[in-house]
Amino acid sequence: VWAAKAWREGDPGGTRAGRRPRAGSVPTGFLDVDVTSAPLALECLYTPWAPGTDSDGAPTPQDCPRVFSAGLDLTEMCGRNPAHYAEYWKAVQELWLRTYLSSLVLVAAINGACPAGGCIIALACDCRVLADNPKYHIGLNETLLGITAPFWFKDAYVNTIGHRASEQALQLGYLFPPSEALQVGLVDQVVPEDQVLSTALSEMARWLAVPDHARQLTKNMMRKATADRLLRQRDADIQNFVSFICRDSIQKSLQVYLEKLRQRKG
Ligand SMILES: CC/C=C\CC/C=C/CC(=O)SCCNC(=O)CCNC(=O)[C@H](O)C(C)(C)COP(=O)(O)OP(=O)(O)OC[C@H]1O[C@@H](n2cnc3c(N)ncnc32)[C@H](O)[C@@H]1OP(=O)(O)O
Repeated sequence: VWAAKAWREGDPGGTRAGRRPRAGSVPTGFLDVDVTSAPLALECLYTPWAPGTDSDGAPTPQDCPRVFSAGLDLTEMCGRNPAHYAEYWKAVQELWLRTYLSSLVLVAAINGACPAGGCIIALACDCRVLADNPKYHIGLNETLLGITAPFWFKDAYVNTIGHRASEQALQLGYLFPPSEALQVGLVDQVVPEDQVLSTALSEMARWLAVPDHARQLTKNMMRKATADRLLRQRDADIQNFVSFICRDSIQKSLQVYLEKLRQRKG
């Protein structure tokens, strides 16, 4: 994810929020933010972690990982206490709201798997470019973990791919391979892996060519109602998350899922 202002201005003072992403952090990609250290200054972030960068701080293609984001960190949702869950969820809300409502142009260069929380951050961007690799699935797979996507994940999905496609994909926890993601409108472009960054930059240039104030007002007009829906019910949404995630049956489901992931690795 590329925060445009700093990139466009070549701002060397832009904050590099700096740890290398791991599979369960949120989000990964080029905007790596520790959600537990909210408040976030999204407008000050750009290309934060790429170990190999060109002179503008732009990541070089060979640095692309196989995972754009593995979604929310499941270890933050397992075996902790209610206060921890509440703080974590508030930070997740904050991250999404700031990304979704950012006045910057945000282009997601999706160079790896992009499930659940990863997808939601990509959906908060203005445009998505996905690498054409059959392993790079994208979507909201929460039901496969035995959990449900919160209403604002669902809203973002519906806004992007429509009601029927969302209804089906959400219930099935379906992860779209690139060609299907393009067909349903979940991503805007699918390109060969080595062209993801250059395509994302071209897209960025296209969006930046529009007068800022007009683009920003229009973006706000399109997104405000969806964001307001969460803003009006933030506390209730946190309480709902905490009581849901604290259930023994949900904790059990998440632990089983995590264990499967670990075994698959072995
Ligand atoms: C009312 C609302 C209630 C609840 C809403 C809660 C919303 C949650 C939204 C979410 O985002 S849930 C998370 C969904 N994410 C996933 O299902 C992704 C799971 N991971 C994978 O499918 C794969 O790891 C991958 C395709 C992303 C990458 O595959 P690969 O490169 O082969 O890596 P590994 O599978 O070997 O994983 C390495 C390592 O990372 C651990 N891990 C993977 N994903 C997560 C995660 N989301 N959280 C925490 N940890 C994760 C995995 O277990 C491995 O751990 P080791 O300790 O064995 O290294």
